[in-house]
Amino acid sequence: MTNILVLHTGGTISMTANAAGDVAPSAENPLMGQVDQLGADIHVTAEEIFNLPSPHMTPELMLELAQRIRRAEANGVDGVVVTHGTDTLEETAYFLDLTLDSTIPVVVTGAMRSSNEIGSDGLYNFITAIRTAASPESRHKGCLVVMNDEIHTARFVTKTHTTNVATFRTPTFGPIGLVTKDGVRFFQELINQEACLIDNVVPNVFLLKAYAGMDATLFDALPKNTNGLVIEALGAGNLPPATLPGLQRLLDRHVPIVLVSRCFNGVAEGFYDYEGGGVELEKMGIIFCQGLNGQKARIKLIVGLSDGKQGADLKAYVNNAIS
Ligand SMILES: NC(=O)C[C@H](N)C(=O)O
Repeated sequence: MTNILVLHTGGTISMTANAAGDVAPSAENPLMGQVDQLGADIHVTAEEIFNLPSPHMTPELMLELAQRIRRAEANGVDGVVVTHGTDTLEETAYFLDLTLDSTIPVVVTGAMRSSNEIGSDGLYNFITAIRTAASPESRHKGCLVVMNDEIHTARFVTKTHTTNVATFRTPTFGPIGLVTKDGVRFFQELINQEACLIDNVVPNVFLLKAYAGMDATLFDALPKNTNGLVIEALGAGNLPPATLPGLQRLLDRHVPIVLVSRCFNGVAEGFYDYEGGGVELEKMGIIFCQGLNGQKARIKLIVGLSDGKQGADLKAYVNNAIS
């Protein structure tokens, strides 16, 4: 018997639409008890840890979820499925990926259509996520995201479409597996990373996106208690020259600044040697983070800071998406 713990956190997967088509949280989660299509060898226990639209999710709640999963693993469950709203699903999944040292499968899923809409994908994704969590093949793979028959790493998956059920994609690298009619199949190996078993989350870590003509206004407006900043920079990792004085003022205050690209594909690297180019930004002490998008780099910076990392340690931790 394989014991799977389901932790419902809310999102469209647990919502219903009214006659006007407006979607809102339901009093009772429509997925509770919906496990008839699984074989007798999978036993599911479900718990509603939160019932929130995912824009209401916070790093503090992500930590609560991680701690619940740690307790469940210590108590002997064989796998965990988290149902979650899709808007911030990638952030929670990546937070779990960074803060759990689980050997059991931890699978996050959600839905783009609510439970009573035509073509609802909630029950289907839920069942495939349970099948993935129950598969021995899914062990030692960190946190996985299962949507629309695809298995993605929490590390690189992102929501790419506002409404389409095929919204979750992994730019640059692709999904690592598929859920087929016959089973759960992996086609790529995952590189393991360090787990930070944090018990607090550092607040006031911000994310800003660069644009043509950007100056120092937003950087100077950051509050005194800023603990970290992630910038989605231009192209390979460059910023407009007028941002530089504001960035330098933050660095002088010892605020760690992490840079990713606002491009959907590729990695940020400092090789343009002009004013505001990546070469200068790296020399200033800005940390380049390769392969993560802005929202995930922010989660990584929060976890690194919450783990007490500073200076060269923090740089090494954030620099490489696979470390
Ligand atoms: N599809 C969804 O789950 C979107 C919803 N707004 C949420 O993230 O809670």
